[in-house]
Amino acid sequence: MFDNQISPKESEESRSEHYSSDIHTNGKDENIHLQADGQLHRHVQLSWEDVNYYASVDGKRMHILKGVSGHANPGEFLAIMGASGSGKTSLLNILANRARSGNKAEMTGTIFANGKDAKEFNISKYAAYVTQDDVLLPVLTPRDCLMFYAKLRCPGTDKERHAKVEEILNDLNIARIAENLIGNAMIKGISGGEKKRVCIGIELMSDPCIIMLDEPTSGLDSYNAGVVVDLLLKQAAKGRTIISTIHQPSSNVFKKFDKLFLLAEGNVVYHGPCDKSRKYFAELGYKCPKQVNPADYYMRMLHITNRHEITEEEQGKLDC
Ligand SMILES: Nc1ncnc2c1ncn2[C@@H]1O[C@H](COP(=O)(O)OP(=O)(O)OP(=O)(O)O)[C@@H](O)[C@H]1O
Repeated sequence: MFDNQISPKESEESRSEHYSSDIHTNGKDENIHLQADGQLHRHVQLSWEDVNYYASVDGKRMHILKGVSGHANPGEFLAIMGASGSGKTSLLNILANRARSGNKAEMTGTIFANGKDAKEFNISKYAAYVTQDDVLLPVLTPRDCLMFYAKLRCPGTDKERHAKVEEILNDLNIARIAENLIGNAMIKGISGGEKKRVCIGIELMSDPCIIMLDEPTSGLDSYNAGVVVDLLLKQAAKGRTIISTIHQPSSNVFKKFDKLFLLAEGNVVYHGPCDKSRKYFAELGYKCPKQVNPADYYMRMLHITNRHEITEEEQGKLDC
């Protein structure tokens, strides 16, 4: 087991520290409230308290998320990282209200949006969820596809919907390929990164306050992963809250994230500014060398420390 997990108390303290400093430094405190009619303000802070998630596998009850707490602020990109099976997607699904308690799975804990218990309203009215698998019709063009969703999701006239589609195509830098076929394994079409941008565009159609994404960069090369993350940061700059699970980001992509939520076997081991994570782990004795990608280093560190005390030989492997 990882010895240096943040204890619930420490975690609580560091969260409240970050919470107040985030609000202070962003100058967004005026946005953290409900409107007079009880609806959420456009800027939504999502927080989660003591979330546990259990599932039955082959008749055995697995404790997948072990009392995790955290928050994601408007205007910021929160990256949820951790080894495969650490509970990233489970947490994202719970935040998006997509994980239901039932015979085989059970969730406890509370999700708040601007301090209001999310059980009291429909979070999906405010949040968009971009799944890992692209679900696009291969025979459509990006423009047709977005127009199709505009008709489903956007109120107003056709002229207004067309304008919205063009705005999103430009925002996501896909206007130049808007008339190409999306394609699939059989039909030559746009690239994987462009498909991912179309999927994000579909979700932007409903003008969400929060965008949640499950591994939006998986299958993309590091350049295209960076392009997708830059576009999401542009959405954060508009006041949206971006929460994304990320697998193996390059060091260039890693340094773009505002906040990091690092999971190990369902426990939170770091929650705070991405650029302070190196210092945090160095103080615990895990000094990531300058030339090493911190994301790779943290994954190796979690794998090794989860098994046993670190040996000298393993320390050498960790540093390269
Ligand atoms: N409803 C469920 N029923 C059974 N097992 C589940 C359920 N939900 C999650 N799990 C298990 O919980 C663990 C965590 O799953 P989760 O998908 O959250 O991990 P992850 O960190 O997103 O992994 P990956 O990076 O591989 O996608 C896995 O072992 C998974 O098989």
